[in-house]
Amino acid sequence: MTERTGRRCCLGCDFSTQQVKIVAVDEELNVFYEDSVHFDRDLPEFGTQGGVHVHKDRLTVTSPVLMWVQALDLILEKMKASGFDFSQVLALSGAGQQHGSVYWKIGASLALSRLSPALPLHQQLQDCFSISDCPIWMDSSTTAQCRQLEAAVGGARALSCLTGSRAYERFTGNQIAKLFQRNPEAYANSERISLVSSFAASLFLGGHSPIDYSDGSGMNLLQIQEKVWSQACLDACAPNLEEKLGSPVPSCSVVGAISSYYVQRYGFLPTCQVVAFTGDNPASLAGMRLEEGDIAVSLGTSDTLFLWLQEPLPALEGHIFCNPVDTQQYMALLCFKNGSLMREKIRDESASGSWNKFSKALQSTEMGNNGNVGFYFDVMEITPEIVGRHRFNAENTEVSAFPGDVEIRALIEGQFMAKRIHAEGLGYRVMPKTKILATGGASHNKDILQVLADVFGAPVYVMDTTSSACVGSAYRAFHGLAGGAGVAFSEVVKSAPHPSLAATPRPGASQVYEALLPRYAELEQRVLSGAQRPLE
Ligand SMILES: Nc1ncnc2c1ncn2[C@@H]1O[C@H](COP(=O)(O)OP(=O)(O)O)[C@@H](O)[C@H]1O
Ligand SMILES: O=C(CO)[C@@H](O)[C@H](O)COP(=O)(O)O
Repeated sequence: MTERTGRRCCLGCDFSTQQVKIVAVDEELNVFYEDSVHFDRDLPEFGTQGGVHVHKDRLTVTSPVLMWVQALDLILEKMKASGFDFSQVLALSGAGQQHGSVYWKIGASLALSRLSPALPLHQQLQDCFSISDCPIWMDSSTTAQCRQLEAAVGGARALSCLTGSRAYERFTGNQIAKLFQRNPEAYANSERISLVSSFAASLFLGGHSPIDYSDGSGMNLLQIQEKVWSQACLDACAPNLEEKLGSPVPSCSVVGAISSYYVQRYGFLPTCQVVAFTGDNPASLAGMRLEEGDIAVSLGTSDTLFLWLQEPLPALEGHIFCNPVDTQQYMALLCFKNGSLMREKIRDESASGSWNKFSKALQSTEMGNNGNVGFYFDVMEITPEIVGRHRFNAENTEVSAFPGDVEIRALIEGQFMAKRIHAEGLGYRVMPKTKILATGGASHNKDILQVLADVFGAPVYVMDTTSSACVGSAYRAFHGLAGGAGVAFSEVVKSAPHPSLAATPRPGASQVYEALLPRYAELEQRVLSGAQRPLE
C-alpha cells in the first residue's frame, strides 16, 4: 500500500469462498491498495469453516448470504478508516465464486433502492432473502436434478453443446430446480435469483444487477453461442424462471451508476460506474491477461485450470464459458474441488501445520517420488468423480500409507498430473512457447510452483498479487469505462505490469513425467473403475 489519496482509480473486488478481497488500481494500472475480510476469522458469528457450512448429508454445502453482505460493510469501513479517498473511484467491478445462488425475497428491490446511509447494509437487508443459506459451488446434492435436466434436452452431450457443460451438481440451474422441488414457497417468494457475482453487483447498484454472459455460462441454462437463456433448460428446472433471472448481458457492460447509499456514506462520486460483475475464474483470466496458448492455474479454495478458446468445443468433461473480455470468444475451464483445503489437511497431518515444513518436504524428495503416486480426494472430486485417498507404490500396488515427505510430494505431483492429463483430454497441448500463469493463495508457495513447472515442462509466472480475480475486476472496470465491447481489452490493459517468472522446469523433469503421466492416468482409471488390487 502506498499513497491513498489523489489517485484516480478503479476498484475490483472478489467475493470468493473464504473471503472478500478488494484492490484499487490507478490509471497507470498499478495496484495501490489491497484489503480483505476473512469470513471464518473476521465474522466468526456465522460459524463457517472455510467460508461454508457442510450439512449433515455431506453433500449440501451453503454459505450465509448475510455474511457476504456484512463482509462488504466491513471491508468498506476498513478502507474508510484507512483514509481511502472514494471520490477518486471512476468505476468498479467485481467477481464472485461461481455457480452459487442468492434468492431475493419479493420487496428486496424496493429495500435496495431505499438504503439509509446512516446504517450498515446488513442491518437493512436482513429480511430481503427468501433463503438465508445459499447453495454454493461445493454442493453436490443435485444428482437427481442433473439427470432430469439432461433427459429433458436429449442427453448429456446435447446439454453440453447447448450450454457448454453436461449437467454438474454445482451448476445453478440444478440448484434452482432442487430449491423449487424442496421449497416451492421460497421459490415463489423470490422476486429475483442472482449469482454470487450479480448479487454483489446489486449491493453496489442499489437494485438488481443482470447476470453476465461469462458467469451465466456456469448455470447449465445459457446457450453459450446465442447468449440467451435456453427455454428448454429453464422449463426443465422451474416455472417462471426467466423473469426471476432477468436478461443476461455482455460481461463488459456498464450496468449503472453506484447507489446514492455509497455516495453519502463513503464519499463515492455519483458518476462512479458499476461494470457487470463476473465469476472469479473469468475475472482471473482478465487479471492475468491470458493470451491464446497460455494456460492459467488458479490455486485457491478450488484448483482450476483455464484457457482462452476461439471456438467452443463442448465435451463431457470440463466447461466452456463465454469469454469475459471478448464477447465473440470463449474460455475452457476444469475445476478440481480438492484444492487448498486438501493441501492444508496433508500439511497438518504430515508437516505439523507448517507451510515451511511442507516446502522442505518438497525440496527433499525426488521428482517422480520414486514411483509413489497418490490420489487425495477427501470430498467427492469433480474432475474426475472420485472420493477417498488412494496410494500406489512403484509396483502399482495400493498401499495404505506413505511416509510424511513422500505423502506431500505424492499429493502435489498428483494434483498437477491430474491437471495436465485432463487438460490434454480437452485437446490442450504443452507447446515450446507455453507459459503457465499461476494465481490463488497457494501460488505464494515457490516449491509448489516448482512441481507445477516440472510436471508441465513449462515456465510458471505469477503476478505481484495472488488475487488476479480482484485485479482482473479492476481492469474490467477500466474496460467497461472505455466503452466495453467496442474496445479491445488488450489495448486497455497494455501498460499493465507483466507477470514475473517464478519457476522453470528442472533438468530431467520431462523424462520423469513423460513416464509418470501415463502411469497416473492408468491408475486414475483403475481407481475410477474400483478395480484396485487388494491392499498390501
Ligand atoms: N504458503 C502457502 N502455501 C500453500 N498454500 C497456501 C499458502 N498460503 C496460503 N495458501 C492457501 O491459499 C488458500 C486461499 O487461497 P485464495 O486464493 O485466497 O482462496 P479463495 O479466493 O478461494 O478464498 C488457503 O486455503 C491456503 O491453503
Ligand atoms: O466451481 C468453481 C469453478 O467452476 C470454483 O472455482 C468456484 O468459482 C470457487 O472459486 P474459489 O473460491 O476457489 O476461487
